[in-house]
Amino acid sequence: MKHVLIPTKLDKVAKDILTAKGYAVVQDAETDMATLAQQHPETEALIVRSEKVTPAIIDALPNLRTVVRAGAGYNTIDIKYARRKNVDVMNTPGANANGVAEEVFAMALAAYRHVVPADVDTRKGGWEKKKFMGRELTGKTLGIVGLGNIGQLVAKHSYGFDMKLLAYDPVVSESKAQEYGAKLVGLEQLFSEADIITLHIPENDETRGMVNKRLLSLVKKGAMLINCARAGIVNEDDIRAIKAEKELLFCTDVFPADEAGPKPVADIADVMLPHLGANTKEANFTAAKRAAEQIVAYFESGVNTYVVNKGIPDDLNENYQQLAYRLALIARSYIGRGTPVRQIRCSFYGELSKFSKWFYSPICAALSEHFEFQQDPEEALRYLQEKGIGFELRNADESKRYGNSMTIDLESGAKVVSLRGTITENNLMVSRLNDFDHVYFVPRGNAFIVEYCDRPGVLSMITRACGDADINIEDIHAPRDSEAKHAIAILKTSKPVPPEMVEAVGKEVNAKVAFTVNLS
Ligand SMILES: NC(=O)C1=CN([C@@H]2O[C@H](COP(=O)(O)OP(=O)(O)OC[C@H]3O[C@@H](n4cnc5c(N)ncnc54)[C@H](O)[C@@H]3O)[C@@H](O)[C@H]2O)C=CC1
Ligand SMILES: O=C(O)CCC(=O)C(=O)O
Repeated sequence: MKHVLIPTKLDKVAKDILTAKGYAVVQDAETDMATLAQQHPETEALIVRSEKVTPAIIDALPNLRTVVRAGAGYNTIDIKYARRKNVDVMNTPGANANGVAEEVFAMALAAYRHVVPADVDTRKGGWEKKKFMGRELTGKTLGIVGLGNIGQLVAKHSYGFDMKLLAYDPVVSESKAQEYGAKLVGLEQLFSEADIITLHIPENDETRGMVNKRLLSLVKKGAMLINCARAGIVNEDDIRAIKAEKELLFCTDVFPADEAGPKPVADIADVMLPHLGANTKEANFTAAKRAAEQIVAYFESGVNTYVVNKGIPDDLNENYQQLAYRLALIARSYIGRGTPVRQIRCSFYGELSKFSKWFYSPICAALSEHFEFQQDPEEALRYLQEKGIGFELRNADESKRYGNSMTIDLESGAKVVSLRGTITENNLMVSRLNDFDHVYFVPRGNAFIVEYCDRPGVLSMITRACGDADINIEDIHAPRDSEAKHAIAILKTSKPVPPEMVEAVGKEVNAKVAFTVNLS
């Protein structure tokens, strides 16, 4: 039975769907998430809305396999940490988009027609027609930043108001924008020409602080900025600086934290709502339903379409990362764990060349157990720099026709080791080790590797030692190098060969190198 924790206000449809499928569901929106995590360490799936999913929460749930954000924005979830812990994070794209798109018009109309202050004043007995002179949406230019699920619906809903549409989205094509009646323009043009600018982009390293002094200096006098995306996208101090001069109207639904208390933005916001964009019965139902259905599909059919932290591009076969890890692990063991690696050189051939950076972390994980396989490529490069290990990505010489394969060389002072590998018939395959071409062994299980000066009888000494130690040999390859001086015995053994036996065999056969490596 799978255990699901829902520490948030979410339509009961999620719990109903999961319970009907036999899942054990705890839903509790009153207790804080840290306490719930302590109380339910059996949790395998977590469904959240805007709650923060921190490393501490992830660590408190050792069985966690997936976190589902019932919604679009997942900036409150530490997706990188989740990846490192093998936790898949999903969102439910589009499920609540209409709620936000309608809120945009609620805000624009409220700001143009002074709905909130006029209501307050009229209730107090006022009758301020001149003070509350409004403006109309019809004929105005609407600038949509981010033409995704929400942006597209904003475009569609604007048709009734007969507005001119501009859009900025680096991923969307001109023809796609035209389908929504929008003209694709640059960000600067959009800010200069739009009467109303509405933001529908995620908050990430690229977009944080994107709406700044420079862009705001371009807006027309009396323009309106609507932020129903995330607070961090807009530099609110820069709005404060130009608000009076530009007579800028500012509507916001998003704040640095979803919590009660004074709002520093209150002095510059014309309309301010407590993150209500997706807070409709319809959006809550749809997002809850989608979250539950995605969990069922994930556990029962392995569907990972909505995973946002896969860590690698969709079209890269993850087994190639395993290959990089195993090649580097064998190379590391060949050099000897006690000898520091000083230089890594690698080449990625064929289709793999465009994915080069995705092999950096598996290589680092093979060098150090303190580095995790799923860390970012940038973290891997930083790690190597900190450790003083040189890294060279060589241009792959495609004239060699190696297909989709990789070569990983490690250097440590005098010792250099080079391995090449590929995947054939879905098996990881080591094809070369130093000058030993065509070694063709599958890097899995316990390997015992001995390199020696080629002469009769050595192989039988090694296999006899294994038999004497009650170690079964499951597979054996013993190619000679290109000059036929050395041979290498690569044995796959039923259990690990103990270190004292490695040493004894090494001495007996006068080995150049003898080592074991666990490739399970
Ligand atoms: N206020 C609320 O209650 C809600 C807010 N949101 C926020 O709205 C955001 C957008 O939601 P959706 O439209 O559902 O997401 P989406 O993923 O469907 O669309 C986002 C669009 O932004 C574009 N984009 C990404 N970076 C960009 C950049 N630097 N400049 C211009 N365009 C860029 C993407 O290409 C994509 O087309 C979410 O990330 C979330 O933060 C979402 C739902 C509810
Ligand atoms: O769940 C909510 O109310 C917030 C929705 C939201 O911001 C999102 O889906 O990104």
